[in-house]
Amino acid sequence: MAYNAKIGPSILSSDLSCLGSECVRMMECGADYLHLDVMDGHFVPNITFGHPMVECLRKSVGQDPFFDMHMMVSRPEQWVKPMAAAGANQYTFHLEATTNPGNLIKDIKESGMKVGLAIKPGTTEELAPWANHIDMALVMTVEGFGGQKFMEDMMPKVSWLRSQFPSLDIEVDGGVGPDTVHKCAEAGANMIVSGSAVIGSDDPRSVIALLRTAVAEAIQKRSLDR
Ligand SMILES: O=C(CO)[C@H](O)[C@H](O)COP(=O)(O)O
Ligand SMILES: [Fe+2]
Repeated sequence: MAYNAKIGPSILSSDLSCLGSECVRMMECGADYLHLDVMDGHFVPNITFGHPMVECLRKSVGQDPFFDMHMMVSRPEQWVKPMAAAGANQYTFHLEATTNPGNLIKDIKESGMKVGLAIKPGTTEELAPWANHIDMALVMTVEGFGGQKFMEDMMPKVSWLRSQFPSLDIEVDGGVGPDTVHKCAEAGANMIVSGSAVIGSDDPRSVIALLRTAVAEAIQKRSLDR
């Protein structure tokens, strides 16, 4: 069991006029990484930001914070090099957005980034053939934008992936917070994205600690059950 509990606030839920200081605040509150949502208004209905913003954020926060780029974009191939140059650490693309995941995985690795592979709620076992070639699988627990209700019916997908790929980093994203994290942790997710529940809280440090404890306890229980 090679994976750890990691908590990544989705900074889309923060005051976007202060993104740099919000990123620093999240890291100071104990975040393990930062989850940056890129939406192009085509693959999903909303528009957020692209690599110029990531480049500015990297300059503002320094080299340390790990940027997990959640690329909710059509044609993810076109942003690999710009995102790597801007300072992204992991490029998480959607399986639904490409016809050639193998080539894209290769390009991301050659650009020096880690590879994340995301699936929308309607996609299931299509991820499996790629699981041994990626660093992380992202199981979406909402459809398309922030602040929505957690889809508990995605948990069998997480459990199945965990049973098949015991060492893989598995991330969940969408509607995850103190009320829903236990279900994700028990299913086998170890990387927790949380936007509104962390950033909207008066005490983000405590929420991050609670999320991490829930996941760490589930990991420990799974290792004892083996
Ligand atoms: O990818 C996303 C939406 O598609 C966001 O990362 C996600 O929604 C996080 O926000 P919240 O925890 O508030 O749901
Ligand atoms: Fe996301």
